[in-house]
Amino acid sequence: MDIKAVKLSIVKMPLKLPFTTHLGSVTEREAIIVEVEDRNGFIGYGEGVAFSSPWYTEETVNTSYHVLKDFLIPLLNKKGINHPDEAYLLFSTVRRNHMAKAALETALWDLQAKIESLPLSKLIGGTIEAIPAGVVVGNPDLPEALKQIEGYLEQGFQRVKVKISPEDDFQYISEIRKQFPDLPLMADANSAYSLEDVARLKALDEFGLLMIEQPLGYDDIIDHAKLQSQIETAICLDESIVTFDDARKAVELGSCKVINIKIGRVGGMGEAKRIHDYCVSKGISVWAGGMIEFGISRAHNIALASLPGFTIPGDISGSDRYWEEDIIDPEITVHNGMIRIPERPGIGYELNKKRMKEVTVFEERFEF
Ligand SMILES: O=C(O)CCC(=O)c1ccccc1C(=O)O
Ligand SMILES: [Mg+2]
Repeated sequence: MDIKAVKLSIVKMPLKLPFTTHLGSVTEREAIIVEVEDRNGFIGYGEGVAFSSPWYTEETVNTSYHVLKDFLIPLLNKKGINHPDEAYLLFSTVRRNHMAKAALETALWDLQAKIESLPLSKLIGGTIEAIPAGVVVGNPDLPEALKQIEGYLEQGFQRVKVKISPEDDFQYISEIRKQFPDLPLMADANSAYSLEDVARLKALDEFGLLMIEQPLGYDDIIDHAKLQSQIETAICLDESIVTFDDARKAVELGSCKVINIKIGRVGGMGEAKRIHDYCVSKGISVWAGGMIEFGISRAHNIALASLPGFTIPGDISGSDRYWEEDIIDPEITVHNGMIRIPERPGIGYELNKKRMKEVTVFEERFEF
């Protein structure tokens, strides 16, 4: 790959509605947009999905920026690569910092797809043409959450995920179930429980949830295996799976029956694909997670979700789920509960220059 320059832009936008978990509320989103330009004028886009504060993972917008600027971009400049497949190994001299790595690596994948004039979904081996859209309700106020769910179902969403914690679980889920008895419903705990809560979690079995996501420690796979053997509901791991080996060990231990794959959390599209391939070979279901992201990351998620193992609707909604106006053109839209995989080269979405100007708070360009 003959790279000419990398540009980083920090963008900032308020959410339409606050998004709340037991760990706090997100009301405004900052992210890093990466543009990698080659000497033929092709530009690949990536998005750094770390949050402004380290509540979900240890990375933040500022640590990602530092790692990109001072380590990853200089590594890429100095050593170069022939294909984005080589980026994970190139970046392996930097420990973890997966969201920073994924921001740059995904831009390289988009660039490669544009060089080959292929949709990114096809370049990575995608076979699915349209993916079912799922949505997350992050609202602890039950009447409001019920109203939100009703609205999303009218829009055709095929699966709803709600956030739970020991303060808001049995009653909350029970009311939702009462109003929507057939709804494909799941709950995400973001590590709000411990093994002392086995009875509380077992009590949720009666609601027929599709799965319960990350009930225990964010870095645990041992206790999750103990929990899975005591509850009916399938456990899905999110936070605990940050590498291919984490996925392998969790599957070997029986810590989960499902894995939520997030490109940023696992350090890139290449690693996300490896985890997908492994899970398919082991009969473990996967789906694409979300990070309250802008359109660039959302577009990468859509390409990933075109792989054949993504059989469950993920946390992939349209641009208008969180944003008055997204930074991409066209915006991502949901029709009859489905999102079509674009047939245009690369991720299939352009940066909306006008919107980028409005929401960019800082930018810097690195010439190679
Ligand atoms: O709609 C979305 O992007 C997502 C959802 C979501 O649940 C989430 C959002 C931010 C950080 C972590 C999580 C999660 O899956 O745990
Ligand atoms: Mg989660």
